[in-house]
Amino acid sequence: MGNIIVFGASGQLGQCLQAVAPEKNIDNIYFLTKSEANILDNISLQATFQKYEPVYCINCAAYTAVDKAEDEPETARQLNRDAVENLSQYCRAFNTTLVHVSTDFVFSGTGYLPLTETDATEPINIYGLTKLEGEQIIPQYLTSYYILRTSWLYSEYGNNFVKTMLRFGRERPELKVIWDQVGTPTYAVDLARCILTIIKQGSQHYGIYHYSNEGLTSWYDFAKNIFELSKIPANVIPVRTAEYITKAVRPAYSVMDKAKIKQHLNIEVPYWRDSLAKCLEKLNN
Ligand SMILES: NC(=O)C1=CN([C@@H]2O[C@H](COP(=O)(O)OP(=O)(O)OC[C@H]3O[C@@H](n4cnc5c(N)ncnc54)[C@H](OP(=O)(O)O)[C@@H]3O)[C@@H](O)[C@H]2O)C=CC1
Ligand SMILES: Cc1cn([C@H]2C[C@H](O)[C@@H](COP(=O)(O)OP(=O)(O)O[C@H]3O[C@@H](C)C(=O)[C@@H](O)[C@H]3O)O2)c(=O)[nH]c1=O
Repeated sequence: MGNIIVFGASGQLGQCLQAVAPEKNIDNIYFLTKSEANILDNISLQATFQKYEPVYCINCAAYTAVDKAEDEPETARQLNRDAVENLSQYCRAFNTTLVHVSTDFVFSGTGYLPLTETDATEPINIYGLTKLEGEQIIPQYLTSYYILRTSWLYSEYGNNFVKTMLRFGRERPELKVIWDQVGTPTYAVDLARCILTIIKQGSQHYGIYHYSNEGLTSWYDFAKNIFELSKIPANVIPVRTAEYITKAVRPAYSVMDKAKIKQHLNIEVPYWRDSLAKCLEKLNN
């Protein structure tokens, strides 16, 4: 297989890919941090594509600060939409398949049934809107692309809800966590394995796919499980969304249906609590 390049390599998913690449026996994969390859900078992108002539490009770079995006929509848009357009142009010029990562936040969250890839999108915050714009630009340049929508990513790397809860649970006498937002956590290591499996099998079933862990939960139940599995006696109080004020609105229901990725790409999906236990074992050791 030819070269694979990864943008945003120092982020959470980028580090997970780096951790799982050896187990998939992939060695021609190149991990590029922002200082090595800036996806906002055409000169940097051109030099990168010329150097590696990649067969696959995995984009882990994104603007992911959901609340902050409300205050700086143009900065979020530059990374989540404009840079994705740049990348798509280079992928087309170099005949590279793009693997791009998107989010459950492209949906409004007003439904109550698992969301499929063809369900109508309707973002309710700036982050979700700019990620949707990024999704929509890709097919204008490419036919060979995978857009993987995922949700509630966590891992032993970077910043995420699991690490925040472990910190709060040790520092605070009690913590309030929203129970009326439902979704599915995703262990970013599982997503990294999924991405490399898709690439290794060389399938050409391109398009949009949903990938999260299996099952569903609320943020409150997620927090309770984090503490139970970690044996931390935290006092977690369930609160409604209206009682926990955040700058950005978040979807109330964003459970995604994984039937398509299981059927078309033969991806196995671990249950969320099993994966959480694996991650916590690493974090708590
Ligand atoms: N985190 C989550 O809960 C979820 C994430 N997603 C999506 O998954 C993907 C990966 O997310 P995650 O790993 O958590 O994100 P992170 O925020 O951990 O990582 C994003 C990375 O992008 C890098 N980056 C920023 N600007 C540039 C640039 N101009 N050029 C190159 N790299 C840049 C950052 O580098 P630096 O740190 O140096 O600025 C950082 O390493 C994203 O597309 C995200 O939208 C989807 C659902 C849930
Ligand atoms: C820290 C904390 C959060 N919450 C709530 C707020 C929010 O509704 C939910 C998660 O909060 P966080 O800020 O950790 O996570 P958030 O940034 O909302 O997570 C999202 O990130 C983007 C990038 C995505 O793409 C989404 O899939 C999703 O993972 O939990 C509490 O109720 N209590 C708390 O103490």
